[in-house]
Amino acid sequence: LPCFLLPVDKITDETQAKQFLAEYNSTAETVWNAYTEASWAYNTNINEQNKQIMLEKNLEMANHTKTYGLESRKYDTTDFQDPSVKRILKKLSDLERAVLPDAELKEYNNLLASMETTYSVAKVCRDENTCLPLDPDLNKIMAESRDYDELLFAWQGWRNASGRELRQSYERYVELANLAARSNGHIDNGAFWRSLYETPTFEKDLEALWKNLEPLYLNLHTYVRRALFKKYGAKRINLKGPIPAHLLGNMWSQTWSSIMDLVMPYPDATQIDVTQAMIANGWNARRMFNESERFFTSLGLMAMPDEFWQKSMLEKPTDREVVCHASAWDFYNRKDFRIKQCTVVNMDDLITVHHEMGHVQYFLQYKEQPISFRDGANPGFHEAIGDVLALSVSTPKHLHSIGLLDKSTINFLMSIALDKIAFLPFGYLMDQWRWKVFDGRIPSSEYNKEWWNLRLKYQGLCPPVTRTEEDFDPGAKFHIPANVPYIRYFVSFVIQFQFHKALCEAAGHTGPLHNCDIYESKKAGKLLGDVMKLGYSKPWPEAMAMITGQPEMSVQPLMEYFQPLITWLEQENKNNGDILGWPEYSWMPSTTESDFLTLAFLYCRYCSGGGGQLSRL
Ligand SMILES: CC(=O)N[C@@H](CC(=O)O)C(=O)NC[C@H](CC1(C(=O)N[C@@H](Cc2ccc(O)cc2)C(=O)O)CCCC1)C(=O)O
Ligand SMILES: [Zn+2]
Repeated sequence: LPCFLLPVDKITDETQAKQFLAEYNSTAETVWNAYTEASWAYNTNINEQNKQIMLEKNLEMANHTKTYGLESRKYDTTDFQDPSVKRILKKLSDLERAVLPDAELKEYNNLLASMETTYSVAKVCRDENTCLPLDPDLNKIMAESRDYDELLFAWQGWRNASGRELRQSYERYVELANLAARSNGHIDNGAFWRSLYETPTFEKDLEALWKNLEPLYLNLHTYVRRALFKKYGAKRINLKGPIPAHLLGNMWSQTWSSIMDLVMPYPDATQIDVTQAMIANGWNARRMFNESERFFTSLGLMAMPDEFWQKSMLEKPTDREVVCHASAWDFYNRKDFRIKQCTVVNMDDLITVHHEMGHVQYFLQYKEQPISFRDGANPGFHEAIGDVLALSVSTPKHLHSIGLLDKSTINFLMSIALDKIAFLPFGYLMDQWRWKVFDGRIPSSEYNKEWWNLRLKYQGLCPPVTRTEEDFDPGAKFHIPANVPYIRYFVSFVIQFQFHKALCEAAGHTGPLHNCDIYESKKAGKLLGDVMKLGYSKPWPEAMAMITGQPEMSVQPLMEYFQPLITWLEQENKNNGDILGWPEYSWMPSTTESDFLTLAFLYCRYCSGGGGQLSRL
């Protein structure tokens, strides 16, 4: 470069840079801890005062980020030796929301807090004195009710109470999120979110993974549609069409294990439901967390510090509003780690306990890293840890060993597939919708139309009642108003099987992958622990290669795990003469009033034709 083009005011002294980063690290621990405490106080006791304190601490944190972020941009790291110094300075130079002018930052933080509050306190009223929150009431209806109209009441009521109320705020949030991203040099906020994976071919890689997984999902979709056809009949289920979205046992149709009773391949196989066994054995929330901790320590991983047991919120309080959506918290002082979960004693929540404990284990393993590296190798890694252990916990063998259930192999694989396979299209479409919103391909006038186009394309679902742009159905899913990216879960659901297979090999497991339980394997534990210790200090393909021996995401271990079920599903769908997919894609279930019209029409046809069957009719 001609010298006049060289950045004149750049600092090239690496020692000075290291001192700067040491100061950043210690001040960040204090400032982030203060914010996290305030955010915890608000999430575990929603009120105006706690909200204001949280917003104030967020501004202080933003000022800290901006001050040190702008300073970090003064360094020219070209000739630096230490790769970590370069990596941290690069990460600091993205100010994220702190780049916004004061007024916009205040507006942005207020928008986020009010959207999360609206979502967390939303209720659906049966009558003026019975109003049901999502957690646990509406979730319980969606999981347990088999009454078409009651499910519709909860499904539509929740979308009216949450999504509809959030549409306007969301539009403004999109503008501000994009403004911040563009001020940091990204094309839009979706590009910023994807940049965390440091993979130029990320979107193409994801599409390739989905193409490999789609046939497996189609087989499961076809089989479940047939089972729902048996239960709800031809008026409500079209064997060549999409499935109405409120019949899958979950408010967002994202995991289907709650309708296992409707789809179980061999109902007579000797098995008792895990939930019943937990209740019969007197399990409570504390026991669930203790069992999970025991699994981690059996691998030679770390136990929960005392502070975890003293400060966590493991059950829903009865005297105040809280954000019930489960979460794991790092307080950035290397001592204080907590989980907030409105735990219910059932199998779903036992899996969630392991998921959240996986986050805390990661926090513990990388707590000695510089604060900038206290993150997953990529966000998908953070999501995968807990689920990897849950794959072992869910095996009949392990559940036996803790005094719980037993199931035949196909039944067992079906119960896992109803969560893991059913989830894949949902995990993939969530950020496809948001990336298109952020890059402008989906204008606000088409938010809901495009949401349902993606729900049809990937999940083969249709809304049970007509949707309009008065609705804002994406806003009825926590992560949208809560500004939490989602592709991390799609990544996690693929890589957790890669990790599972690698840990099973390290544990010396032989036989089918789905029978593997890594319990008490110190070798498996060490493999996982060494990767967690890295935190975000190395690009994730290096971490992937440390565990699996190769740097890529791959669906092969997932396919291997489910192979017996894939074979069974293909045969079952063929026996039923069912087609894969939903060619009658514009079909929707008839609603009650149109039922009435159909009956009236039939009635008239008989009466005009004098068909004589009138009396019988
Ligand atoms: C301070 C903070 O926010 N911390 C982060 C963690 C971190 O980033 O350090 C955190 O705790 N995030 C909360 C979030 C909660 C859950 C979630 O939202 N899950 C997805 C998708 C899914 C579904 C099934 C499944 O088996 C696994 C995942 C959903 O429910 O749609 C709800 C129960 C499970 C996980 C989480 O733990 O990921
Ligand atoms: Zn998680």
